[in-house]
Amino acid sequence: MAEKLHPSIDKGLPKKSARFKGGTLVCQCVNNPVEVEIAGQVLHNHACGCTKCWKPAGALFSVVAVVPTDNVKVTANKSKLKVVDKKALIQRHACRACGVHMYGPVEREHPFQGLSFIHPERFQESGWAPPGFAAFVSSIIEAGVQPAKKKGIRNRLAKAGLAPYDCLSPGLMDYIAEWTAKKSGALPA
Ligand SMILES: N[C@@H](CCC(=O)N[C@@H](CSCO)C(=O)NCC(=O)O)C(=O)O
Ligand SMILES: [Zn+2]
Ligand SMILES: [Zn+2]
Repeated sequence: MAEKLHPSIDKGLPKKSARFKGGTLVCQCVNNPVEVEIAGQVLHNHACGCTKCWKPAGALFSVVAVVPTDNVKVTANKSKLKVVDKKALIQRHACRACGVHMYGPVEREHPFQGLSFIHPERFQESGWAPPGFAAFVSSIIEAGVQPAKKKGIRNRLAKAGLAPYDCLSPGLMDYIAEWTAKKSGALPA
């Protein structure tokens, strides 16, 4: 049987709605779920094969997007959250009980500083922008996928409309490089 990429990919990408103005992310706990309010539409949504992003059970990829951290507000059961890895760039706040990553701000100096990574599938509402590309595809091998399967998985991603990359998309990689060049002085600020 074919591997599960992610429910939001396997059943066809969800549709963006111009009416979507944000919503509430809810973890998987049946009792006392963590709730996080997000204002506005998500940006740069993508599938991610890295070992650090939260994935639903059985999925090879996460679906993860960014929003300005100023637009993130924990509104219920904040005490259940803990930071998965305090040394990581993305400070992923996970529910201790169910494990879902609810938001991951980038706080240190970095091109993504001020943004938070979130998993839009946890929105109670529909209308969030679907993923637009697949990042860190080779990283699924780090999680135990046979390297020989990667070609087929890359083809399935491409067929689903998600160009597969082994880092972020070219646009985001260019953005990071330009920020770095301006910081070092290689390009004028
Ligand atoms: N091969 C590693 C890659 C991990 C990685 O660098 N992940 C990226 C993308 S996460 C969402 O796009 C990243 O920026 N990580 C920063 C962080 O995790 O703090 C692996 O698979 O573990
Ligand atoms: Zn939970
Ligand atoms: Zn990731």
